[in-house]
Amino acid sequence: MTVTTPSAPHDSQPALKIALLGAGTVGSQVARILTEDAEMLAARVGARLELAGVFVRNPDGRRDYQLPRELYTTDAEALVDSADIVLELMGGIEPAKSLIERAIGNGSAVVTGNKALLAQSGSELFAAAAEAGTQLSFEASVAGAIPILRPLRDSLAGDTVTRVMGIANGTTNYILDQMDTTGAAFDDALADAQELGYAEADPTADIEGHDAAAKAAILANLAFHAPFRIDEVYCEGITRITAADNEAASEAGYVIKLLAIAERITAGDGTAGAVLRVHPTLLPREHPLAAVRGAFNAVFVETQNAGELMFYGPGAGGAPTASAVMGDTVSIARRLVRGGAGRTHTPRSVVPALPVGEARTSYMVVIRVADRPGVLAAIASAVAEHGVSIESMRQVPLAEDDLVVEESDEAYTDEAPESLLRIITHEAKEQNLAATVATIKELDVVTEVVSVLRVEGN
Ligand SMILES: NC(=O)C1=CN([C@@H]2O[C@H](COP(=O)(O)OP(=O)(O)OC[C@H]3O[C@@H](n4cnc5c(N)ncnc54)[C@H](O)[C@@H]3O)[C@@H](O)[C@H]2O)C=CC1
Ligand SMILES: N[C@@H](CC=O)C(=O)O
Ligand code: NA
Repeated sequence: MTVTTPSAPHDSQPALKIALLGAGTVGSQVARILTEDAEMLAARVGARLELAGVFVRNPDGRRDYQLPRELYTTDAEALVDSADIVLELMGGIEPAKSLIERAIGNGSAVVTGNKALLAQSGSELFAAAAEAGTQLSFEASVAGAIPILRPLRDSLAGDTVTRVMGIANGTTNYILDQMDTTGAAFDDALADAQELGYAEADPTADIEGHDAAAKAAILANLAFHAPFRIDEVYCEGITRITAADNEAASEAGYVIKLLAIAERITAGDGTAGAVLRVHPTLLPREHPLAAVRGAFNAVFVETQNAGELMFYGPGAGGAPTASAVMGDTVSIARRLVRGGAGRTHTPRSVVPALPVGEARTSYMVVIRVADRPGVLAAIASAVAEHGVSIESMRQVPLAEDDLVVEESDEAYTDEAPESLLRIITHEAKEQNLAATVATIKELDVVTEVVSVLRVEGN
């Protein structure tokens, strides 16, 4: 590290050189803060944070926050080599990974918001940073502005975290909230989320749950002090959620949220480990997570001694995420100025990732059935066969729109009436529920299993 003495005569403080890789939604806001809050930052750090350059594809492009033209460069390697602290805000795996490795190899500190990269190659990068005696900080990578990784790593270091459950993706929470409260169409709500800067460059990562899965792996990594990768996270996105699901949830007193859950469990064979899962989940309307609106995030943490903690705040967007990036940057810069060893996350435990079939939760199963005597008994026995027990079962008539229309265009007649059966189960093992659904599908009184949604917080 070089704390350089400034060449400009009016600058009396030493300076740390900052390389910014990427000037999109988040990078532009980081550039703004570094420029507009330069004095405040210098006072807090004890050195100026000098923007050495910004790596972009097109130096002449327009950006949310415009810097002098000479600061933009297409030579990422030279920029990285010139910096004390590298802020990687491009996203994606390459060239982000190689540039981070290069920075670490140079002994520079790195701040990133790149959860996709960390959930794939975090162990490798943390090990490289530890080896080089430098820091790799990533608070922005999970739940945007919310300080959640530092509390897990530091504040709760003397406790045992048993479960982390949260809304960790702003885009999907925004979409689900819009669908639930305004009846917005999925595509319109997604377009708004993109416009507002919440979505990933390819929003498939958001709506298919991959972004939340990456965050679940990172959260588990810090909570359980053990390495987890994205491919160990069971993942279902929100693309199959329909207006009918929202209606059924609402009628039953629930709201649908995409949750990321990491929990310690003991499997049927006695193996202690963790299950990591991301899926749309029904939450009772009065549950605190049900009240998390728009692109806000919230993370519940359950520990042996502290009990239950909840972290809440803006989970996406340029300025909120830039706040987390700047928090990491100032913290690193202070250390560079004042000395002392930098700490990089080094997971030391071994906590095996267990299959999702071992997870236990409740379920809401909506089934379309023939409306005739014996149906309820047939369903109840199929459920009991797999050791699942029913908390409530409600039969609702099919809405007009749902009536089957024959080719002759005549509405479904009274001779073969159907209804919807909405079952809420008690907590059951995921694999038993899957077997139950398979059996139910085979019953001749069942026309269709319309939806199966997990329920938390009952
Ligand atoms: N937008 C948000 O709310 C949040 C984003 N993040 C993460 O922060 C990072 C940046 O996100 P955004 O600013 O939203 O993305 P963005 O897509 O708005 O900005 C990324 C910028 O990097 C540039 N870039 C990407 N690859 C490049 C390459 N090979 N060469 C040159 N330039 C390249 C793009 O042209 C773009 O200007 C991502 O890792 C994202 O997952 C994390 C938390 C919240
Ligand atoms: N696309 C992400 C951005 C923040 O991590 C989200 O929607 O949460
Ligand atoms: Na955060």
